[in-house]
Amino acid sequence: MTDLSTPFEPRTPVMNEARIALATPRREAAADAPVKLSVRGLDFHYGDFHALKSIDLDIPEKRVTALIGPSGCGKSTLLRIFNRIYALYPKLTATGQVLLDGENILSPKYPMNRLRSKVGMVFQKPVPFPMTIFENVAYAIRHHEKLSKSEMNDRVEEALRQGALWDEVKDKLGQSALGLSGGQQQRLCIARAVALRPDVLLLDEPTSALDPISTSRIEQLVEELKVNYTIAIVTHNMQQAARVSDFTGFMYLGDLIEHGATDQIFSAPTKQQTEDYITGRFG
Ligand SMILES: Nc1ncnc2c1ncn2[C@@H]1O[C@H](COP(=O)(O)OP(=O)(O)OP(=O)(O)O)[C@@H](O)[C@H]1O
Repeated sequence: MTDLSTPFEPRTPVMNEARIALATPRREAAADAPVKLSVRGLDFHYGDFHALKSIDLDIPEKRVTALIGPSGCGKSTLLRIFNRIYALYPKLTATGQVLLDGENILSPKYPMNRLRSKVGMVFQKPVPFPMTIFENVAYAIRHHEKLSKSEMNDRVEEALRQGALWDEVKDKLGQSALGLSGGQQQRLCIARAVALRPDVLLLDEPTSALDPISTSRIEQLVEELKVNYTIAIVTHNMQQAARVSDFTGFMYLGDLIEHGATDQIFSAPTKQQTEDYITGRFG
């Protein structure tokens, strides 16, 4: 569990001298997807610090939405509100609404168990549990469902396949997950998150600790996963946002400055601050 009581590490965004070229022409039909998560008038405070200011944002179902912006703008804070991690800490307050399928997940009446099974999260650094590969996935499932041994075997296999890891680990499920490479560990964390069959997958800089080959594998995986999941990803890497996302939100100093189709944000942003950021004029 990430400790929200301490400030996050400062990190520097990857800057570009020129406008980001989109790898592929993007995303037919992106605009017609129904809204999965709807953020309305969201404010967030760390004690006295006003970290998110009146955010309105729609996250479409079974699409990838990227959150970009300079260090400290509030990307991770926003992402973490989507699974209410902040509620574990005193003095962190969110007001407004975050509607998941029309229900406000910020309401204390929205059961945490239900939220945990509907919204999975993967962090920047892969954090496998110090147990076997099999148990890493089974552990999460056991907390939510009672399955027979063979049902559990099937579910673990399904999750590892979705994490694009099955072929590499199927003969060593009983070995420690700590023996996997960094990229494999991150795919295990993705498998663990999808094992509960959530609707929404939150990825907080999932590749920033990985080498280029592992990064490309995870990006490919994101493309595969969006068939079944609504994905929100925080990334410092604008090329990555351009490659993997259908929609992009640009944040600055706690404000969501602009949000729209990724093609439009990277080729024809409507706000000067967005233009300055994506062309590397500030960050
Ligand atoms: N636990 C905390 N206590 C107080 N302030 C915090 C805490 N966590 C984050 N902040 C502040 O909230 C603001 C937003 O932080 P956040 O980590 O969401 O930004 P970010 O855009 O994800 O940054 P980065 O790209 O560097 O990860 C920053 O000013 C940060 O210093």
